[in-house]
Amino acid sequence: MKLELERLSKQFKNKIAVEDVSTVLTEGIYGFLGANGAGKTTLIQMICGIVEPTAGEVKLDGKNTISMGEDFRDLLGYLPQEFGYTPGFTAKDFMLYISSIKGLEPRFARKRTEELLRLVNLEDEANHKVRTFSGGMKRRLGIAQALLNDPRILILDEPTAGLDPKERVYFRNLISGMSRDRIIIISTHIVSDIEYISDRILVMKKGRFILDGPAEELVREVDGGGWECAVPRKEWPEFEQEQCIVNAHNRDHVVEARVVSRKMPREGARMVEPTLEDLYLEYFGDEL
Ligand SMILES: Nc1ncnc2c1ncn2[C@@H]1O[C@H](COP(=O)(O)OP(=O)(O)OP(=O)(O)O)[C@@H](O)[C@H]1O
Repeated sequence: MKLELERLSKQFKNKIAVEDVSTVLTEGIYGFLGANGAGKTTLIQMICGIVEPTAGEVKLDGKNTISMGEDFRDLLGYLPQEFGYTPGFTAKDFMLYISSIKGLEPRFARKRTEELLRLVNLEDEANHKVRTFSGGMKRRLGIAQALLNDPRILILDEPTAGLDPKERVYFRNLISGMSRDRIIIISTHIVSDIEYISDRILVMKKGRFILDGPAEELVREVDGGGWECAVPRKEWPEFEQEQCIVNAHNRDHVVEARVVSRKMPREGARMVEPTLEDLYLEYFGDEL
């Protein structure tokens, strides 16, 4: 399976949300990483056929996905960033409702609903109303509905929004354990959501992919390196202004900081292995 994004652009009035984006995706897990407003949602909506590109096209195995119509939608599972749950429905009713929209046969839909609610750890809440669910539970239900038709292409827009740390780990294991015959796209601004499970990370900034590769390769792009140093508290305000700080930990008289810098940020700083988080901050630190 080959999903090709060919010179995709989207312009909203004066705003170019996505600009001339091209890439080829085959079976595997892809992390679309970027700050808020980078264009991830618009790009995903073009891939799903919800937003019409201003220019360019999406092709699956050489066929334009818009002309494929239903045949493409049957292969697609999508979790939007904002999901319109019907709060009066139970989790099970909701899954059956989405199944009917997707045209699944009722007996198959009931079986699949049971399996998926178990998979996302909501089997005990199957008959509880969605309005009683926490943000994390709703997100898990959203992931379950995206899987109803056993999609070959699964697209999850900010799937971990509202999940607590334990649920995030559960989500990562869930995705990485999925069969390898799908294309899975995860959009996020949280590096740890995709760092270890993605085969490729595509970093998006101002509507374009600015970096593309496996996490270990991207880390080599960190300009300079990661550093750790202890900064006396009274020097901290100035230091913080001048440096790209990844982490800061207040101790008694010093602040222990992790910094990304081309040169040694201060006397006594120790060079450490750069991480993907360092790279992200180097590229997006000015937008936080
Ligand atoms: N319907 C629209 N009309 C006008 N501008 C839009 C529209 N949708 C998105 N934009 C703009 O396009 C840019 C990209 O937005 P998009 O939602 O795709 O980014 P994102 O990376 O998904 O960010 P977020 O995670 O905050 O949704 C933003 O500047 C946004 O304001």
